[in-house]
Amino acid sequence: MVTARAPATSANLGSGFDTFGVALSHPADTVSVERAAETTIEVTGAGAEFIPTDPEKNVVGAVADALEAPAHIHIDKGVRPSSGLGSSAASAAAAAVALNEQYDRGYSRHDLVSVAAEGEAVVSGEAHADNVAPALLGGFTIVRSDDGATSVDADLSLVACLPEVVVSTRDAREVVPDSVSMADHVETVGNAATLTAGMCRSDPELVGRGLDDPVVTPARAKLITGYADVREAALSAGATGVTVSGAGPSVLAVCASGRRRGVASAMVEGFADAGVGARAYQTAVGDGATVL
Ligand SMILES: Nc1ncnc2c1ncn2[C@@H]1O[C@H](COP(=O)(O)OP(=O)(O)O)[C@@H](O)[C@H]1O
Ligand SMILES: N[C@@H](CCOP(=O)(O)O)C(=O)O
Repeated sequence: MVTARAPATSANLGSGFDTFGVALSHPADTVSVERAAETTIEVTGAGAEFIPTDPEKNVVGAVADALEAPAHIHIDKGVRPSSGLGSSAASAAAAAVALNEQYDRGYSRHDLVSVAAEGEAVVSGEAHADNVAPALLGGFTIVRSDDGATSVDADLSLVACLPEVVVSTRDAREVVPDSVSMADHVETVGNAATLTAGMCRSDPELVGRGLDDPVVTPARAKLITGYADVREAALSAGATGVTVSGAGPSVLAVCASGRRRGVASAMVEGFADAGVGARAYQTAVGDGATVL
């Protein structure tokens, strides 16, 4: 049996829609695999009751197919599904790493990005890699459709606040505008470049500024009850920037080290004021998937 861990991830980071992602130090999924004649799946942990065990419908089934590696697969969920924290990607990345090891396939972590993205296609209808890339490679990642992923290590404190509401990635993609104005394009490029420079320097001020996004985030924020108040509360408590994590409903804040506790409390209180229960992860940019 081989067991692997893969972290939660936060995609988009505001200005990098479908392009940027970051691995979180926690929470994470743990996946154990054992060779078998055909693939079977068992799921335990956070939100397990909402996750299909049919290999045709679970992301790890597609990963086992892509690697031609049938197995009994046990997924222990640390990342709640439909959280905006790359729940399906965490399972796909951990399964890819565990099956690669179990079947001695010899693929690198970079090779496994497209394999794990096949799993994502089961959920969202397209093989997007902006969650599986950081889940496999760790750090801050940039994906482009035609040339894989680039990763940069960064040392940065984060708070991911998960409210007790569900926003499916599929639904949140429907509110994304079809086109952008030139003014919004110019602003977005400036923000994305600022964020990238901030990640290379592990600078929370630059990264916080680069999270701003005039296009996708305002449309998606409307799906998250309390978003505006939670954002204001996090900024008042010392966050350097706030945005929707992935497709939501989680909200991501960047802060200087030492400010996480206050920012986390402010965000949970902000959701409470809007009548929504929430929990906050005091986390950081973390490592990619590992065999345990
Ligand atoms: N192994 C898995 N882990 C989590 N969700 C899964 C898995 N396999 C299939 N799914 C389905 O994927 C959907 C959640 O994926 P997604 O919306 O991408 O979540 P997140 O926003 O956390 O990334 C749910 O409908 C869930 O049933
Ligand atoms: N780029 C995708 C990312 C979805 O992330 P998730 O964690 O919500 O699945 C999008 O924004 O649709």
